[in-house]
Order: sequence, then structure tokens, then C-alpha cells
Amino acid sequence: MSQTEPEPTLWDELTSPVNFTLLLVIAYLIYKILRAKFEPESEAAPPIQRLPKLRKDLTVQELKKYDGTQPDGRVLLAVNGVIFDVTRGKSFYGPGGPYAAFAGTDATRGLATGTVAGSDKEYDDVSDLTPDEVSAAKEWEEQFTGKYDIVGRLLKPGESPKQYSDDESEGKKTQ
Ligand code: HEM
Repeated sequence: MSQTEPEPTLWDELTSPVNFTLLLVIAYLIYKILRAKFEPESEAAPPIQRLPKLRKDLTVQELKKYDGTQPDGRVLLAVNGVIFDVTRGKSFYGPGGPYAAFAGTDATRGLATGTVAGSDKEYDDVSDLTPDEVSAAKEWEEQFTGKYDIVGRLLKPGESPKQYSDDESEGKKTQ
């Protein structure tokens, strides 16, 4: 008669080194995200809701400075060639936030592939994305369209910026 190994209990599963490490990683991510969501804006933070509306097309290079580290704290990111002002979501994208890597970048590839990293290319045409990744990026674009202001288009090399009729100067307040 052969001796069978006892079935591992749920406790054994949870405390196995690999599972335990995974649990810690997930708990840490959830902690960071929830903290970003509920943390009150720091006293020193500029009154971000009062930033003037920005309406212009930008190159990848020009987009970079809008990563939340400028004195006005404005944060922009691009998805599928559309630039959004995500300053309202600064707790997500601002310095130290869980998605800070997307700030001031073309986030299309990262959002499409589930990787928290902005493109470091001069211009990423994302033509190699799979159909599933393309539709994931499209969903993010739709979500952002419903939540954030559109700033303009991300310019391909050689493209010229469009003049917007609703262009408002940096000095003009929206509210
Ligand atoms: C353990 C994995 C993850 C968990 C538990 C998680 C959870 C969350 C939660 C709770 C929010 C806040 C939603 C809200 O209040 O509107 C959020 C936002 C967000 N997540 Fe994740 N997430 C995870 C992974 C990722 C990954 C891999 C990406 C990259 C593609 C990502 C991209 C985002 C973005 C861009 C936002 C902000 C959306 C906005 O501006 O409204 N997340 N996530």
C-alpha cells in the first residue's frame, strides 16, 4: 500500500514563499492606490482646479515637461494621439503617484499592454499592437474622454500644430 502525501491546506498555500510574496506585492499596490485616492492634497500643492485651460497640439518632446514637476503642477498624457489634461487625477499621475510613469508621455503602449511605463521613443506609431491591445487603448481613450479635458493632438514628426478657435491663453482662468 502506498503512502499518499496529505493535501496542502489553504494555510499551506498562502504561506508558501511564492504566494506569500505575491500577496505582499498585491497588498502594497492596493495600499499605494488607495492612499493616492484618499490622501488630501498637500498644503503646498498649487490650487490645481484653477489652472487655465490649455488647448494646443504638442510634440512628444514638448509633452515631457507636463509631468507634474513644473511649479503649476499640470499633468498631461497622450493616448492614441489625443493629449488629455489629467491634472485632476494628480494623485494617480503626479510625482510619487502609482501611475506617475505615464505623466508627460505617450501612454498608449503602456495602457494597451498593462505596463505602467510611458513611451521613451521619439514617436511611437504603435502599429505593432495586437487587436486586443488596440481595443484596450481605445477603451482607455474613451474613459479619459469622459473624465478629462482634451488639450490637443500629439504631433507626429514633421506635423504642424493646429490653431484652436477655443484657444485660451495661459493667463485666463476657466472658472
Ligand atoms: C494590482 C493591479 C492593479 C490594481 C489593484 C489597480 C487598481 C486601481 C484602482 C482602485 C484605481 C482607481 C480607480 C478610480 O478611482 O477611478 C486605478 C486607477 C488606474 N489604473 Fe490601476 N490597478 C492595477 C493595475 C494597473 C495597471 C497594470 C495599469 C496600467 C495599464 C493601471 C492603470 C490605471 C490608470 C491609468 C488609472 C487611473 C485612471 C484615471 O485617471 O481615472 N492599473 N487602478
